[in-house]
Amino acid sequence: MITLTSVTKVFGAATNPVRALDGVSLAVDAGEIFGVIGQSGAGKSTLIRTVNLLERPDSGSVSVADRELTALSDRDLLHARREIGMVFQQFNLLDSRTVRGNVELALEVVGVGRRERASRTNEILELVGLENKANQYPAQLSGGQKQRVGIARALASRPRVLLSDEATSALDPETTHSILQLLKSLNRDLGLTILLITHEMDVVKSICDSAALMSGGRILEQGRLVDLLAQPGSQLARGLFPLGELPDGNSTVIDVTFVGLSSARPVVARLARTHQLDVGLLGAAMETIGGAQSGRTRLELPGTIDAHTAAISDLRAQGLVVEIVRSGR
Ligand SMILES: Nc1ncnc2c1ncn2[C@@H]1O[C@H](COP(=O)(O)OP(=O)(O)OP(=O)(O)O)[C@@H](O)[C@H]1O
Repeated sequence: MITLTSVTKVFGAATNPVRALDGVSLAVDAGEIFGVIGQSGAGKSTLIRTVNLLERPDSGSVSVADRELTALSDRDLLHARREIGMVFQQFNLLDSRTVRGNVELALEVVGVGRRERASRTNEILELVGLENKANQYPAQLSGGQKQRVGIARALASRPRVLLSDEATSALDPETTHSILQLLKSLNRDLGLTILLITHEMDVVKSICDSAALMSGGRILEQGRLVDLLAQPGSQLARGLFPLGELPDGNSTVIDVTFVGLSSARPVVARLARTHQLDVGLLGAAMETIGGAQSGRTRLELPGTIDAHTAAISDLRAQGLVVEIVRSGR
């Protein structure tokens, strides 16, 4: 649904250029929620703004819903942008307009008639749970309600894609949760494809199907969360399941990741029994990630890694992902 190919964007003077996007390629499937995560300055905002060409790339191409936006004339681009809604961290509402007025504005600018505007706005306000707030002004709303107006406005032109630029960063944890759940239900009920940027792993964990990790204008990793969890060495997978620091010592330490049904199996007990091992449990986490029940366990095994090749092969044969965090001495 969204494809970025080798997109580059450089800011600043030629003497001191900032490569905000450095050959970024990204593929977001129709109907999924895709999260781009990275630290401040990684290039996330620039990336999301190139998807609707608020920011025009210096090179590379951007396609949304099978149309290459980078090849369109300005007039055709205006039309194509109706397929793409966007929500912002600071809501960007007009204070002088009511909730209804803010949502209707998005329809006025694309020439939708008065009656159609009113009926569509009623429909959308109900969808975001604001039917009772239609005549209030932004100053009378909480942060979460303001973001619901922002989402309603973004949905007014019935887009197929929603871009979310840190939509929950200005909200408290409880409100964040309710807005994320709203995005999830819009994704499910309307088949809306959502591309969001965030600096919080919890946002990725709670609603995303896929994710990309950005740093220094580049994508370091991307994919479906269930696939990343099964990929040894994945930084995203480590972020989804932080297991803390390694203990001191000379023991062997392994991380065992379970994706899907295998998580229910008594892996540790079986390992201890079959291989007569004194297994130490250093950490464990269990989550539903990307729609699958997943877990990661950090185990400490006595002695060197060479003593455990049979046990590790056995775990891998069961479909578990084993990563050797430290080879004992
Ligand atoms: N209009 C601009 N002019 C000059 N430099 C810019 C501009 N926009 C972004 N940059 C620079 O590009 C780099 C990427 O910025 P960007 O805002 O995309 O990162 P980000 O990951 O969204 O960060 P944050 O989470 O802090 O918003 C940064 O070094 C930033 O200073």
